[in-house]
Amino acid sequence: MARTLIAGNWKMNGLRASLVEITAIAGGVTPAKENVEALICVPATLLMQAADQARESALNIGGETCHTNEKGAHTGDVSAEMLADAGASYVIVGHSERRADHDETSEIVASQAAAALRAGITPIICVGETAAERDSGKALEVVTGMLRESLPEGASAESVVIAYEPVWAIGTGNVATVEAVDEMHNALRSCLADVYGAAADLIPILYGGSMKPDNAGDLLAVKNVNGGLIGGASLKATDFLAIYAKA
Ligand SMILES: O=C[C@H](O)COP(=O)(O)O
Repeated sequence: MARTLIAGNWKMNGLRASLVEITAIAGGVTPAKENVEALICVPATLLMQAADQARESALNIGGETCHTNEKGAHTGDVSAEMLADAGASYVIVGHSERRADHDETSEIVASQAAAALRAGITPIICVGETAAERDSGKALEVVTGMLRESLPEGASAESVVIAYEPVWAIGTGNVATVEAVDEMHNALRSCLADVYGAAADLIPILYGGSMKPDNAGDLLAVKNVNGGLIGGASLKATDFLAIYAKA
C-alpha cells in the first residue's frame, strides 16, 4: 500500500514574506499522521529558508525542477544536488508547464528523475493529457505512454512518485470527474506494475488539477489516488491544511 503524499507546488509564486505560510503549514502537519506525508515545493529562491523553517516539523520541502547534470556551465539552472544541499527532499519533474514552456520531453524528464535519484531526493514525475488529447479519446494511451518514457532506468518502486495532472484541469477550476480519475489512476497503476511488478503498489500516484478543500475528499477517496499535487490552494496555509485534513 502506497503512502499518501499531500504536496503543494507554489510554481512562480512567493516572496520572502510568503514564508509565513510555510511556518503555519509546518505547524499544522506536525506531528505527522500515520502513512501521510506533507510537502511544499517552492521556487529555488525560497528553498533554503523554507527548509530551515520546516526543519523541526513533519513538513518536507522540495524543488520544482532540476537540471540533468550535477554541475557545470548551465547559466540559470539548478542541479538536483543543489536542491538537496539547500534542504529539499523531493523535486517535481515533467510538470506540463515545464514541458510546454521549456520543451522538456519525456526523455529529458527521465534524465531529470535520474538526476534526483543520484542526488538522493525523490522525483515526482508528472504526466497528463491536453484537452484535445482527451477529446480525441486518446487520454489513456497518451498518458501511459508518457509515463513509460518518463521513468528513470533502474529506479526502485520505493524511490519515485507519480502525479497525474490533466493539463485542462490545471488552474482552471475544471476538475476531472471521479470516474475519469479512477480510470486513469488504474491505468497508471497497471503500467507501473508492468515495470515494477508487485512493488508498484508502493508508488504514490497523486492527482493534480484544481484540487481544493471542497473537492479533495472525493478525489482522495478514489482507490488509486494516493494524494494530491496542489497548485493554487497550496499558497495559503488554511487551504492546504484543509486538504491535508481530508487525507
Ligand atoms: O502542480 C500543480 C498543478 O499544476 C495543479 O495546479 P492547480 O491546483 O492550481 O490547478
